[in-house]
Amino acid sequence: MGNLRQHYVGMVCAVVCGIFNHLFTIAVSALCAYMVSLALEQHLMQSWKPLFLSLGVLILLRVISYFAEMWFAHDVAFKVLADLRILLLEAVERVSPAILLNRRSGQLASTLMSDVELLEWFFAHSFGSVFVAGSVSVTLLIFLGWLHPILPIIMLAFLAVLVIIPFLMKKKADEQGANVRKELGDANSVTVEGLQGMKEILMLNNVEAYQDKNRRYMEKMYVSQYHYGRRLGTEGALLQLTVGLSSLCMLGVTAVLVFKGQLAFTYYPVVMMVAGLAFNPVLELCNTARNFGLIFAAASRVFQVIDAKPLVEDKGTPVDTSKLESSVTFEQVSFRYREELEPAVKDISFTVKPGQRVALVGHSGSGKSTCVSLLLRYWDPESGAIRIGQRDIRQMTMDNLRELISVVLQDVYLFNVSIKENIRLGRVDATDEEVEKAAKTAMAHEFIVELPEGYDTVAGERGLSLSGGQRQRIAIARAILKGSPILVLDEAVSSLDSENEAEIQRTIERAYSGFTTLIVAHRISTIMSADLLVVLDKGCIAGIGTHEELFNTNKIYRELVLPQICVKGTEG
Ligand SMILES: Nc1ncnc2c1ncn2[C@@H]1O[C@H](COP(=O)(O)OP(=O)(O)OP(=O)(O)O)[C@@H](O)[C@H]1O
Repeated sequence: MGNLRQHYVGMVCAVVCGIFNHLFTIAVSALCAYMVSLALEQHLMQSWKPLFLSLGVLILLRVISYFAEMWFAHDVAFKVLADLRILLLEAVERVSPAILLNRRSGQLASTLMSDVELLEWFFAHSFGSVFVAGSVSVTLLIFLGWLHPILPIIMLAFLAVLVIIPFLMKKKADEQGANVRKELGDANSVTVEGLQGMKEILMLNNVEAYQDKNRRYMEKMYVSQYHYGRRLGTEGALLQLTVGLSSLCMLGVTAVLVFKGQLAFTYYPVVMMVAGLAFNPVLELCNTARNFGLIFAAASRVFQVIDAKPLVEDKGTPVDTSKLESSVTFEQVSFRYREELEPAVKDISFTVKPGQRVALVGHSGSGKSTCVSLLLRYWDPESGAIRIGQRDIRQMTMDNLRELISVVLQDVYLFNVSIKENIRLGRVDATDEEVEKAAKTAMAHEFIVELPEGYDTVAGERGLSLSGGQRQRIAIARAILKGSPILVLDEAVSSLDSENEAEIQRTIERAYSGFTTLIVAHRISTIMSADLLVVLDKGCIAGIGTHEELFNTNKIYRELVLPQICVKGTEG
């Protein structure tokens, strides 16, 4: 909340202007009513000049205070909104990628967008309403008391009923609000998933099933909103009934006071006007209270993300990475994703010497990607240690670690900026020449210059306008530009055809000869070109050696590569 404190002055200004706005609005109406009374009694002509002048001044002040209230309230609200978005993204960055793996992206998008949007409404229109309602009501009660002591007592009774109604319904409002936000988040998730996976849905001819699922979620969202709306309607009707009864009561009581000569007739319309308008700020407050369920649910989701504890702490001391030997050592590493789960890797020990190419191989689910995630510190091991050089990676900063390792993943994300800028993400201060050189080494230059605007061509959202192989070459160019001594390839060549694959393989070998490389490998060609293979089975090491050694001695390895060797043989 630290960032929000700096907006207190703006918030106070918005509240003060809001109080004046309401008071001037009521004063204008009350003065008009007073002047009508005077006219009815034929007394207006005697004092029309100061009265019209006062009315003019009050109207002007009302306009100014209205403008100031809107300006301050929205200024604060939009600044708070921007701050919250920044805080949210910082929080997501801090706890990523674990948070992204464990939460549905639609839920997260919903929190980042619509929950925050709802808080804007709270800060712009609702936050100050408690103070405004309180101050305006007290002022008007004093004014009515000055006219006759019975009037504020009646008003107070109805004001109390008005305030109590939303509080009586608060529990339900909270439950329904939380439910609406949850169902909205779920519905958003299904929509986002549908958009992201549309290709798969179409390919698998799964459109109907997906639409059924979508309909089910929309129906659930509708039902939660329907119940919410129904309660809102009931509450609104009760509030209006209270206001109506209060007007009737004030009308009758004031008439009696005038009839008995305890109040001048001139004040009759004034009292009615003030009594009617006095409810407005309180009604605004009640409206806010009616939506507290939604607001609190949205705020709680926003702060759940902002306050989320990172799974790994960046508490190491900075090191001079250029002085570290670029070896990677896993020392009896064990890890489980959650306490109740079996370990994903158990007692893993192996070393990638500087300049060596080591491939992790194993059946699906054997723990290869987990080893990479641990090296990148998405999570920390439960026991054991991972070292670069002699240094435990937990004893260096995340910045150090990211400086030391380049990663080329199977699914390459390209930002919606030019190809040049996409490559430059590897090193933001790289010159155009360096970008081009990296692209040439990654064998991306040829296809880039053939694009409509060459290096300035915009890659398109999620890089849809480029093929899988082209996207991977750009990722390799990024990694080359980054120049880290350690390269992690997570099945980086799997989406390429064999010709492309062989070419990229050679590129990587050339560009990264002398670099320490850890590869998560499935393909026989990748596996065979590695200096050392680490065979994983059910999270444990089943063998370490070269292809030849393992092929002759390791049953699991033979099972793994034999089908591919046979296919290659048939192709050959
Ligand atoms: N985020 C996660 N939460 C819980 N369990 C997970 C998570 N990610 C992986 N696992 C589990 O950990 C084990 C190892 O998974 P991992 O992804 O490391 O295997 P892999 O060898 O890389 O598989 P593949 O070749 O299919 O990618 C599997 O049992 C998997 O189900």
